[in-house]
Amino acid sequence: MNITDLEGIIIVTGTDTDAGKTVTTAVIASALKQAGKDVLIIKPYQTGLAPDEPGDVHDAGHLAGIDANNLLEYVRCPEPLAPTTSAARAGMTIPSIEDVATRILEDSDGHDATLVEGAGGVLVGLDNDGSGVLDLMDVLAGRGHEPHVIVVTRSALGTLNHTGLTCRAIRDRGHQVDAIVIGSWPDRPDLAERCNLEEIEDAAAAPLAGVIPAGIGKDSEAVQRTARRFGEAGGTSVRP
Ligand SMILES: Nc1ncnc2c1ncn2[C@@H]1O[C@H](COP(=O)(O)OP(=O)(O)OP(=O)(O)O)[C@@H](O)[C@H]1O
Ligand SMILES: C[C@H](N)[C@H](N)CCCCCC(=O)O
Ligand SMILES: [Mg+2]
Repeated sequence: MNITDLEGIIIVTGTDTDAGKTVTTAVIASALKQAGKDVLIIKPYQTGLAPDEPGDVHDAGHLAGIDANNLLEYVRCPEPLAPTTSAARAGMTIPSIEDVATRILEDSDGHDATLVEGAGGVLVGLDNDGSGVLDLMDVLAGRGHEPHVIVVTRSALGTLNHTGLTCRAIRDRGHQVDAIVIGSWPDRPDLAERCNLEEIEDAAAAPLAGVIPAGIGKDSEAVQRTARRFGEAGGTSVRP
């Protein structure tokens, strides 16, 4: 799968929080932008930040060089927890998955590609009812906009199981995993990581679009260089 062919709504989910969804979102956004596409990035539910702090969508947008008008965050809950939990503890009413799907469809209109970053992994509760990103995929698909899905995985021992479980959960709900991305590939991979690189596509039953070098999460030039490699890969996997 060629990253630069992605169009429409692209959900960036992961095997866990901190897997590297934000940096992966930045790399894909930059690759699409370099291919001449107009990109919107949405983080519907952001937790753990004060109102004036930059969120994941701002970090990704800054790294990818996306205009601030093309970065949207719908709701922010204060404590760094799952959105459902964080909202409940703050006594906040937050938009339902159905409402978020409506906004995504409205906001994405006119853009070539809209990247939507989840929070944590696929079963994490996003709205007040505990519906999550799988429910969001269902609602979007039910309204005729089957999303593309990218799963961000870790490199370390344990990732084969987490990656397999996550991809199965997505497919069990009738959605396709377009590709997986290893969100942070270390300079000096250990034995398990070197083996995982060879086995992770089988575990996922989905293609590995590539690996993102560790440490580029604060370096926009490095993100844009990595994005160029993803664009030039033309559907082959970007290897270390
Ligand atoms: N390739 C990378 N280079 C540099 N830092 C990275 C990389 N991947 C992940 N990180 C770091 O790991 C942490 C988590 O990354 P990130 O915010 O992308 O995770 P996430 O999957 O988006 O998690 P969340 O569920 O909170 O959105 C951050 O501190 C980020 O700086
Ligand atoms: C606060 C954090 N950075 C994420 N945005 C939310 C992660 C929720 C994970 C919940 C869980 O799986 O236990
Ligand atoms: Mg993030």
